[in-house]
Amino acid sequence: MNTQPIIALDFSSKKEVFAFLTQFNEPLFVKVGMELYLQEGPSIIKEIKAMGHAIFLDLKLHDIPNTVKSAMRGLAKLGVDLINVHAAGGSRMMTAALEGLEEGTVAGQRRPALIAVTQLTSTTEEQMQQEQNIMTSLDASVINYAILAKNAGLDGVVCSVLEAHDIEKACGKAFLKVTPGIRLVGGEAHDQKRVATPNFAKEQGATQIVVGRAIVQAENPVVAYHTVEQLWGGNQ
Ligand SMILES: O=C(O)c1cc(=O)[nH]c(=O)n1[C@@H]1O[C@H](COP(=O)(O)O)[C@@H](O)[C@H]1O
Repeated sequence: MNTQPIIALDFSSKKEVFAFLTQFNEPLFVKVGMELYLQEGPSIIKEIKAMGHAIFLDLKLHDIPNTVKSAMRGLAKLGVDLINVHAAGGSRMMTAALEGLEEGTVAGQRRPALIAVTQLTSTTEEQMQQEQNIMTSLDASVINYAILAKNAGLDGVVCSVLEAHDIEKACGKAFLKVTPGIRLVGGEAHDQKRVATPNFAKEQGATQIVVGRAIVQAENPVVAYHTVEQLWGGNQ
């Protein structure tokens, strides 16, 4: 799997996306999330792919197994590199997602890697306990979801940098640990709660980092991207 920093294209229109991407002269790894996908639909994926960029399609599917399987069968045809579900949907849902992707992947193409969101990086332990009524530590909940995802045959999880090391111990080095909530030193956390720097992500064994506002809203996004890239340095 590509280890370039994944840039979150959290924009609401194609126009903004292309204005952003044309600043770069190199192939990137970008994330299309629900804001952009729900506005622009599948054509945005085709257009970004045609520009030569790798794509993480972040739709965080979470529904009954049959619905997720059918949705994944259709999404597989887009030929993205990475896609996700919520681990809270359960192991049967995760297995169904994998089956849908396998069925829908076009012959000769590689199946998108499938990862499961554990606890969102905007969640605190207190909030998890009070609102989700999960009475373990946040770390234990994340590890539980990671093991569930691994046993369902998934390729990895989305987690914060703070849990990456324990997931590596429980699920191995090859299991993907895709970590959002990345900030440069002194950067504003915004709505994120479990944040870390790119260099700390590397130290903790994250396999990919997802960076949105620290690059997209920087005065010079290209400079910010290269700063992040240098601090991160990849992990494989
Ligand atoms: O699945 C994700 O990508 C995701 C999971 C998670 O737990 N936390 C999280 O922030 N994300 C996504 O990662 C990006 C982080 O954006 P910034 O906080 O601006 O860097 C957003 O597009 C989120 O949707």
